[in-house]
Amino acid sequence: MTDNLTGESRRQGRIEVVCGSMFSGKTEELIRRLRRAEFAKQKVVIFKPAIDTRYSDKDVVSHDRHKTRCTPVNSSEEILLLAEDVDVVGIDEAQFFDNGLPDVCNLLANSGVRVIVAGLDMDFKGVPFEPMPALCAIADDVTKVHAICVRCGALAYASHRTVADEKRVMLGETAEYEPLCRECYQKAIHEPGNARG
Ligand SMILES: Nc1ncnc2c1ncn2[C@@H]1O[C@H](COP(=O)(O)OP(=O)(O)O)[C@@H](O)[C@H]1O
Ligand SMILES: Cc1cn([C@H]2C[C@H](O)[C@@H](COP(=O)(O)O)O2)c(=O)[nH]c1=O
Ligand SMILES: [Zn+2]
Repeated sequence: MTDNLTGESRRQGRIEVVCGSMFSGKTEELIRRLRRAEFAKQKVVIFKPAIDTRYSDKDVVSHDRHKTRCTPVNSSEEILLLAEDVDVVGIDEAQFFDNGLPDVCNLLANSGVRVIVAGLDMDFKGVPFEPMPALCAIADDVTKVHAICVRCGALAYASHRTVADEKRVMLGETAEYEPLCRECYQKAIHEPGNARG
């Protein structure tokens, strides 16, 4: 993984986006970058949308249970109010935020804060998951991470929903979603019995 070449200690306003499918390591990468900032004695705060209660109410938790304390918020505006006098802001599950999040990230970065945002680039239908496309567009740096396709071992690019539910927002993990490569995803959504086949 490429690291910030200016080092962690210089205060530098910027937006970094970590995106990809489910199980691709977005949360692990977010936690890794935030820990490094903490080693550099920077003041770090981490937010996630309050609706993300999958593993914990108060922690950001990766699929293999690495975790770090965070502040759950109900809107992007709350981040602005709570992120005073900090050097680094981390935001997980950004796809669940409102469309005000890109403006909030820009305001923070323009005032000298390093903002690191992790989120799903696409929903289970393969449609860009707002506000991630706008965040990618305004970011200084975008890292796309990949899970392993559980059917063939190639790099996964999509999160296939394995249960019949058409709601865009549906919390879940391996019982409800599987990371698939493009070829396996196309096969999966055209399988007889698949909700979108
Ligand atoms: N198919 C898979 N490909 C890669 N990692 C997987 C897979 N299934 C489970 N994992 C686990 O998920 C971890 C990544 O979890 P996490 O950082 O929470 O991902 P994300 O936030 O992108 O969903 C990996 O380190 C690995 O332990
Ligand atoms: C594809 C997709 C996912 N979700 C949910 C499922 C999980 O709770 C999160 C993603 O978490 P991860 O850290 O990236 O594994 O999002 C959803 O609500 N809708 C979808 O289309
Ligand atoms: Zn595959």
